[in-house]
Amino acid sequence: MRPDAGTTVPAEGSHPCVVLCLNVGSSSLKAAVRDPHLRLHVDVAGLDGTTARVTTTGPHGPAEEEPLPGGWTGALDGVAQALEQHGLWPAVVAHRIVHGSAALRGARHADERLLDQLRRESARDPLHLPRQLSVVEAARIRWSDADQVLVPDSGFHGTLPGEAVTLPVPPEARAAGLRRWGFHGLAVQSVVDLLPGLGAAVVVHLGSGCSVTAVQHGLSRHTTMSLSPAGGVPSLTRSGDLDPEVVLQLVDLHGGSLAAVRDLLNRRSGVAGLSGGTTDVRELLADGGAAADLALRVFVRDVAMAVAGAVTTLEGWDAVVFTGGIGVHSEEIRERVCAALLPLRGGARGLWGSPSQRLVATGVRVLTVPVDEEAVMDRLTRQALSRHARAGAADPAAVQR
Ligand SMILES: Nc1ncnc2c1ncn2[C@@H]1O[C@H](COP(=O)(O)OP(=O)(O)O)[C@@H](O)[C@H]1O
Ligand SMILES: CC(=O)OP(=O)(O)O
Ligand SMILES: [Mg+2]
Repeated sequence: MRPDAGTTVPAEGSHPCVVLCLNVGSSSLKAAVRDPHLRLHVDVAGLDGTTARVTTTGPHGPAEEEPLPGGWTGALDGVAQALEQHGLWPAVVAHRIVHGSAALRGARHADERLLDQLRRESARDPLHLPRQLSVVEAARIRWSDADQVLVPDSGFHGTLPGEAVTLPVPPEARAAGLRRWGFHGLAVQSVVDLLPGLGAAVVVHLGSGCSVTAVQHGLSRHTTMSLSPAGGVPSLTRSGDLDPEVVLQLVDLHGGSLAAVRDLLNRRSGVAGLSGGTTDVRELLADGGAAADLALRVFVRDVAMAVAGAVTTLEGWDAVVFTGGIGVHSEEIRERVCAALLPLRGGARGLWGSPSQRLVATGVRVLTVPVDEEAVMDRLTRQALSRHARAGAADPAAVQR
């Protein structure tokens, strides 16, 4: 029997029923159980072909880290094993869905109609959506009693003003749904949740996917990713924004094959396209060769330019917040981005200290925030389920923000 959603009730013998959040990124799987305090966090990194490692953190014990064989299948098996070891059984599985669509503006049940629509549109985001949908399928089989809830990564950008979502193309193209959705919304929401006094800030999310978001009063004002997560600033394997003619010429070069060009723009471009395939920023920083150096200079330049552009959408500039694996762990990349921003602050160049210290001296806080997207997923899922329960909804698919 399925337990009441949003509550912790006994089920499967002595196993408490909980919300399991699954955050499938382009290079990682993060899984967490909270109710609302942390019970278990499983972080599988390096699923993009580098060596996968799993770090498991329980409520009391220290994090345990070990290598993980078996790629994505092994990652989900690892999560299931960790749940069992901790005596947990999901009543609800919440899935992060990286997809922009009017059909998924807030957390909602994964009904067949919605899943079909996402399957039809999954080519739009080859690095996330096919895998996320296959994880939904695997979770439905593995935890067949559990509700499956989809949580969009774009939801936070629902407050973008009209001029930020509208693309300068003719009406028929806009009517066909071409617009900015924005992504990494769960990450930016996590920053807003963790730092209530943030003020006017630019959030620089540098993970496998990279984006820059302007936030004012806790709301999204601008974000660089657009219709898909391949847009905006370059990511590790995605091109980011390009002159439209570049895309058209690529289609021509590939004999009109959209699939080939989509693959090139999503899997072989960005930092990897310039570095000869390397995506690990640590390796590129240590490399010292011309290709690695150029890849880093293009990356830092585009990110810094996006931060400067994002500031123009704010009524001031109180903070710049670095998040994502690179943003949190690479001081060198943070300092290079901050160095490029110094001309925006009068007199900053004449000050003493590192670029970030000099920005701080001019009144811009420079922060590093390890985001907790799974905590945001957990909250949004519980809110959606309790709204649904309150409404006594006849239609379970009506769980929409
Ligand atoms: N110390 C570090 N220095 C530079 N890059 C790092 C460091 N640690 C992790 N990374 C990079 O962070 C990226 C993963 O970021 P993360 O936000 O966790 O993943 P995802 O984008 O899949 O959600 C990987 O490219 C990894 O190489
Ligand atoms: C939207 C996106 O690029 O997500 P991630 O960085 O987790 O791959
Ligand atoms: Mg991520």
